[in-house]
Amino acid sequence: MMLHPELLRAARTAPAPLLRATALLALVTLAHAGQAVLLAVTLADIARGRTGRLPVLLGAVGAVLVLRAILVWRQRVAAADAGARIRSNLRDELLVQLGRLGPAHGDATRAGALRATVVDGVEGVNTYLSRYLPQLAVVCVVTPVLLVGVAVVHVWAAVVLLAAVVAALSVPRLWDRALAARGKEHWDTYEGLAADYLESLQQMPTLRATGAVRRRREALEERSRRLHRATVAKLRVSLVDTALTDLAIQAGTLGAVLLACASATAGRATGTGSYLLLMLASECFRPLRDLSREWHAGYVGVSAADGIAALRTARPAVPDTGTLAPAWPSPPAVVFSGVRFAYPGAGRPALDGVDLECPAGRTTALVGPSGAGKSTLLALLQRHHDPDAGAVLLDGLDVRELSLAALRRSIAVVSQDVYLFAASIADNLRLADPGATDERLAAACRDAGIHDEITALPDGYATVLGERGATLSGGQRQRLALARALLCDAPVLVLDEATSAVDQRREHQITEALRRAARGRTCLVVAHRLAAVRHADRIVVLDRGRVDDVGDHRTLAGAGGTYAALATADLSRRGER
Ligand SMILES: Nc1ncnc2c1ncn2[C@@H]1O[C@H](COP(=O)(O)OP(=O)(O)OP(=O)(O)O)[C@@H](O)[C@H]1O
Repeated sequence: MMLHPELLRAARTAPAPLLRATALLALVTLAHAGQAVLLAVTLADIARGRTGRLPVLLGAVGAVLVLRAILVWRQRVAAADAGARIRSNLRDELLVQLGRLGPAHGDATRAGALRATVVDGVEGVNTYLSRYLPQLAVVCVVTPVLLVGVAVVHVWAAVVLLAAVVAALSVPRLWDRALAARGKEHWDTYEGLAADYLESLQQMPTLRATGAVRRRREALEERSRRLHRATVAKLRVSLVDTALTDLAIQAGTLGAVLLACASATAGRATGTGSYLLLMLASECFRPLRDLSREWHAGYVGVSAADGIAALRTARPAVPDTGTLAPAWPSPPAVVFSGVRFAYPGAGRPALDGVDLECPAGRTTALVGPSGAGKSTLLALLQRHHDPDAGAVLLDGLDVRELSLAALRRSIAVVSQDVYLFAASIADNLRLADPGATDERLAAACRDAGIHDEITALPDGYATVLGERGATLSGGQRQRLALARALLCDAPVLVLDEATSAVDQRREHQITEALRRAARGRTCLVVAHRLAAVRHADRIVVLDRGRVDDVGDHRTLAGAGGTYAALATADLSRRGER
């Protein structure tokens, strides 16, 4: 009977449906008790050979049966309704929080584990709250009423039953700590396995290419066995719990039966009294038996509660304390001023005093060897992290002064890994602007150089893509992502390695598309291949977290520094292809 604070908090998001489900459950329990009383009276009459009231009594039993069936049906509907509300409230809250936490949280948490928390964990919370919690309330409220009913018939029997109820509720609590530890172990193992499976399924091509499918399968089997062991370990403890509850119930019932028999033999009780005692003793324990059953179903919710609480209360990498939401009548200049930043736990700073201006309405290209800090610079502009020192400014405004929503509206991004959903091309594009007309979609796709290829498809813009856009080529995916970014209509456009997955002909197409897209925007482009950034107004060479040089292609190539070395490497790579 654990009342986890996180679960009670979730309960408070749908109090009315939960109360309705609880009230109906109490009525169902009382209907059981009413039926027991009627049956006791009927049996006593039959035993005494009095048949006069029998039709009325049997009619009443039938009526209670029908009434209870209706109540059970309404109760199930109410509980399902309460569960659905709690589920959707909690999932909404967690999804909003995931959006708030931003990509930095995603880097540190495995997608499969998150999925397990948000899907299976929330499902467990639903069962706990919509079934276990109402049952617990009924035990606390209705069982005492039934005990009072028993006390009217036989005080000592009520005392014995009370002792049994208290024992059934409290003795298993001695195992709570062990159960909590096992439950946590079970949930952690489950999350780990869920994450392993998701990664294995998503990365099947990599596993095949590296010949690691069998090894991976064996590792997953071992993980499954570990989950099985954790499940059995948890069950062993929670079955002790059930056994103790059952023992207390059996002992209580037996005690009450013995007392009823003793009273009957001693002639102290009426026949009706004895029957009532026998029937009600059993009814006193019905809510407890049901509670024990619901406990097993709802326990996943308790196990997952810590993970849900941790996710819900996790602090975003950057606080959303800015309030400005500028309208940007013209594209803003982007300035990095004395920016220093080290990833948490990293020894060396990724950016070590970067001063850099990306002029308004122009394209600035960032180049540099792998690990130079190019992507980190873009991440700071988007506030995935805040710099440890220095500031990132948009037209002189520190990005921290803007609300995160306003900042996101100001910057459109085509990132290294383009993500397309298993939906139509039009739906994928409209992620950026749900109200965009077909004409706007076509205009953005023309600018991104993909319109003609889309219209050449049999279903055109209605073509449904495979998962992650699997039915498109790498270059098509990138140009579609570019079109999507253009639909955001943000004054700042950020492109990270937009040409990495394409051949030279496509690269030329994309370069052209970028030139078109960059018009009227402040554009920051990171590219490995220098061909893609040759045309840039300014090329910034980064090396080991610092600005090494700034200029245009001609001056930098002539200067013989890092850029010239990169250009030579680029040329020889092209020669190899
Ligand atoms: N999430 C992270 N956690 C810790 N260190 C990181 C993280 N991301 C990047 N780094 C480190 O920060 C430094 C800069 O990385 P960054 O990704 O910005 O380089 P880059 O210039 O974009 O490289 P590439 O061209 O290979 O993408 C590298 O030393 C890298 O190892």
